[in-house]
Amino acid sequence: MLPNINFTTTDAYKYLSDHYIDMAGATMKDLFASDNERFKKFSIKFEDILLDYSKNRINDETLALLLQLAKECSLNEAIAAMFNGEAINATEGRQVLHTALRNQSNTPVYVDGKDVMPDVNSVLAHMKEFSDAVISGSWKGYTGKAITDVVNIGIGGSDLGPVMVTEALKAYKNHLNLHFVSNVDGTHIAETLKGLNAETTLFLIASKTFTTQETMANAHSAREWFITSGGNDDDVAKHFAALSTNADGVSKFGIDTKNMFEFWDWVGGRYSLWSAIGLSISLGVGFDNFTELLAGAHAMDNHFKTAEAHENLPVIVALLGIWYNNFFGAETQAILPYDQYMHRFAAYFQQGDMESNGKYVDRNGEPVDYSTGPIIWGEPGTNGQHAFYQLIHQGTKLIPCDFIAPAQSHNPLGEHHNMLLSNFFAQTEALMNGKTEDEVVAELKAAGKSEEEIAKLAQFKVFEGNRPTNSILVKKITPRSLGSLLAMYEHKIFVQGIIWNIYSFDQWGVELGKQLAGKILPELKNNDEVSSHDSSTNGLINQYKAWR
Ligand SMILES: O=P(O)(O)OC[C@H]1O[C@@](O)(CO)[C@@H](O)[C@@H]1O
Repeated sequence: MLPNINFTTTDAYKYLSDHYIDMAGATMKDLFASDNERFKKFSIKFEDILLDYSKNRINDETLALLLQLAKECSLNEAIAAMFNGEAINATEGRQVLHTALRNQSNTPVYVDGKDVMPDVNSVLAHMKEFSDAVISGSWKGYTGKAITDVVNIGIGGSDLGPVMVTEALKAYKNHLNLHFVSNVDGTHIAETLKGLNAETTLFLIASKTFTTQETMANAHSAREWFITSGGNDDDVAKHFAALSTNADGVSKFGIDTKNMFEFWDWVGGRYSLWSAIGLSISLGVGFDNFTELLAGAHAMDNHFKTAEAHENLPVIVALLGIWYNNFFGAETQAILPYDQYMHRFAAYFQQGDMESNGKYVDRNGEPVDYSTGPIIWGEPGTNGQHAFYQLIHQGTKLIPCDFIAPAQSHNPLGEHHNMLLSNFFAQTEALMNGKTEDEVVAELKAAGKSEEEIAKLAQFKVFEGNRPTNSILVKKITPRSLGSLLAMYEHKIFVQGIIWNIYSFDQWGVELGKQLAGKILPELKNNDEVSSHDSSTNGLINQYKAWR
């Protein structure tokens, strides 16, 4: 079982609380000035990924205490429990084994006494066979034509991962046109189907449970479109595949279970891109590149399992997040990829992180009295610089930022990449050093400003600095390096959940909204006035009925 320790009762926590008072007054500028080895000391290289965490409000003592915190929270035992297939998703009585999906070492992984690797490999073989057939054109539609368009219908973990990875790996894309439909808003599927040809379109119905309202609604609409566009029931098998754990649900929908790519309850939805849910990735970039993605994650898994905590990327990134979240009161974490292909990277971890650690009850079922999961947000650089960096630089909130950039671009065009990377380097430097009043005044004088103008303007142009960032420099965003990066963040989430003593792998918080929507939907099917809710909900529903 998982350890059950309230981290605020540990010695490390007490020492960190005292240490915070020291560090709150320290500046990174001074810390750098007093230690020429700072970059070397506070950076870690893993394959073609460099994590530079030296621009953080830490010193040797901080790091030692954070590592002590992890130790006192029995992190290593928790890591072993996950990889050994213990049912650490306790409220659902399930194991957490997305790592088995990429376990290319093929060491046995036991669930209820059975090694699951043969099943994992069998699904991967099916994914390869299917991907090769569709990509090569040997898979034909009902009029004998090859598939040109693939529509993945899913939401949450059955959408965000495939979207993010296929976008991040667009440089590896083949001729297939990928489309993703997730929202139950009719616009999403209507806009997607415009211009598609039923003869050459393949639908992937991606749903772990095969009961999700949005996905089922979109799947039925897709099927209706297929039939009204010329297909018939006998042709569905050539144009619909299912990615699910629910064979009954798939069969009831009318998809041949021969076209079903299964995965299992020990794979959480937000951790499922490595499973059959990744079929759209395999179709879009080819199975070999999908295999490389798995390989990168597997390498990070082995690193996470074996590296000493002080050299362990997920552990370090997790502990730094705890430092700001629980000692500096930071409520959010920004993820800022300086790579346009990675424009959905932060969005992916909004579910990954916030659905895992957005919990207020600890593993004893008691409300916590400390902050847990951060709000994850972010946009690619340099666009964010023209949107929200004002607040990051000069706002009243402390926002720890992860800056990510590739040293090599897939599109080396003139000076573009040097310009992009100059901003990547400059932003973390600016956030750390800031700009003093003396520097501002000197600049304004050099610009010929009068004493009066300087007096009026200077304060607005001062930058406090001392704003923490991690810099993650990747040699190139490849399937392998992306896989490692994703796994690093997955394990960061795991580590933080262990320290916060919460269950990171259930998601009861998504149920109430669905329940209430299920009650309201029947009320919307007529024009009768409703009065069964509070006055706001009644008022809104009745106005909707009046206007629609
Ligand atoms: O894959 P499925 O079962 O359709 O679930 C989709 C998404 O819905 C949830 O909100 C759970 O209900 C996410 O956790 C999940 O990824």
